[in-house]
Amino acid sequence: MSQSSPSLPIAVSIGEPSGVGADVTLAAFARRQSLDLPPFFLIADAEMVARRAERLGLDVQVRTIGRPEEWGADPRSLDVLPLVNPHSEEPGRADPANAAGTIEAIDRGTRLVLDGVAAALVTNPIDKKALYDAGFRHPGHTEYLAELCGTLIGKPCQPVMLLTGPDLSCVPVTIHIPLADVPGALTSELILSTARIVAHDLAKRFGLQRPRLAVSGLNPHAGERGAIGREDETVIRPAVEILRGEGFDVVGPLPGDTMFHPDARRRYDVALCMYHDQALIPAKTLAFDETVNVTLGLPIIRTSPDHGTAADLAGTGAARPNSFIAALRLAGRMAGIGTGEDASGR
Ligand SMILES: NC(=O)C1=CN([C@@H]2O[C@H](COP(=O)(O)OP(=O)(O)OC[C@H]3O[C@@H](n4cnc5c(N)ncnc54)[C@H](O)[C@@H]3O)[C@@H](O)[C@H]2O)C=CC1
Ligand SMILES: NCC(=O)COP(=O)(O)O
Repeated sequence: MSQSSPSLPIAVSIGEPSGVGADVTLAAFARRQSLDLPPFFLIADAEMVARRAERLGLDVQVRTIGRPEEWGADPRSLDVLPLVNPHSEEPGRADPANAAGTIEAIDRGTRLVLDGVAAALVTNPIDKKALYDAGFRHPGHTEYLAELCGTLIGKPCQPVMLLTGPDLSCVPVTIHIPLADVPGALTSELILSTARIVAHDLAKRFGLQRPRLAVSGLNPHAGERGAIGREDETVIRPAVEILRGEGFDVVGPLPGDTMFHPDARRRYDVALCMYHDQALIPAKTLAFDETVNVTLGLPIIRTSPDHGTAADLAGTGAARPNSFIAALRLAGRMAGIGTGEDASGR
C-alpha cells in the first residue's frame, strides 16, 4: 500500500461473496506496490477473505481492524473491517442468506465516506437476484446508493450511471428497467436532469468544464424523422434543444448504431444513451477490462468494476483484476489521492 500520501483510504465493499469480489480485491492488493495503488481497506467477512486468499494461493495476510481509523498500521496486511452479518463462502453459488452481509458492507462504506473517514467507495459486484430473493427492493447499487445517501443527507439524489473507459464514456438515461418499460420511462425531464448532473459532476469530479454531450435516439435511425417511432422527435429532440438553449455543448438525437465508431466518438466526451444496453454494450465491448462504472449525482465518490460477479470464475484465479484496479485508481483520482498514475484521467 502506498504510504507516500497521507490521504484517507478508499473503502471497498466485498459484494457477492460467491463471486469474484474477494479474488480481484486480493489480486489488486498483492500488486499494490508495483501498481502504486491508492490506499484501501475492505469491508467483508475477514475469515471468508482469508479462506479465498488461501484457495487462490495468494500470499496475502488479512488483518481485522476494529475501526477504519486503524487502517494502515501494518502495510503488509490487507485490512478488513469485519461484518456483523457473516458471509459463508461457496464460490459460484449465490445464497440469499448472505444478503444481509452484502448490504451491510455497502451501507457501512457509504456512511464512512459521508462521515469523512474514507475518501471514496469502491463496490464489488453484487448478485442482484440473490439480493432480490432476500427482499432487497432496489435494482442495483446505483439506485440503492441514491436512496441511502438521500436519506442520510436529507436531500433526494438522482443517480446517474456513467461507464467510463479509455475511448468511451457513456450514460444510460434509463437504467435497470425492462426494455418494454423504456419508452414509458423516457421523458424530456429525465434527459434534462441526467444531462445537467453529468455536466455538473464532470466539472466537479473530473475537471472537465462544458463536456461535449451526444444524445442518442431511441428508435432505429433515430426514428427516421418520425417514420420509425415518435420518441426521438417528441421526447429527445425537445430535450436537446432546451439543453442547447441553456448553453450545453450537445448534439442529438443521433442514431444509436452510428455514434460509437471511432470518428463519431472523437466528437463527444459523453454519450447519453436511452437505455442500459445501448450504453453498456459499446462500453464493455470496447474495453471490458478497463471500463469503470461511476455513480454521478451522489454526495460521495462511488466507482465499481464494470463486470458482474463472474460466478464461473470465483475462486479459480482466472478473474482479471484490471477493471477493479481501474475503479480503485479512478476513485483515487476523483478523490485527489496522489498515485503514480497519469492524472490526466478520462
Ligand atoms: N456492479 C454490480 O454489482 C454488477 C453486478 N452484476 C451482476 O453480476 C451477475 C452476473 O452477471 P453477468 O451478466 O453474467 O456478467 P459478468 O460480468 O459477471 O460475467 C460475464 C462474463 O464475463 C466474464 N468476466 C466477468 N468478470 C471478469 C473478470 N474480472 N475477469 C475475467 N472474466 C470476467 C465472466 O466469466 C462471464 O463469462 C448478475 O447477478 C448481475 O446482476 C453485473 C454487473 C454489475
Ligand atoms: N450492468 C451494470 C450494472 O448492473 C451496475 O449495477 P450497479 O452498479 O447499479 O449495481
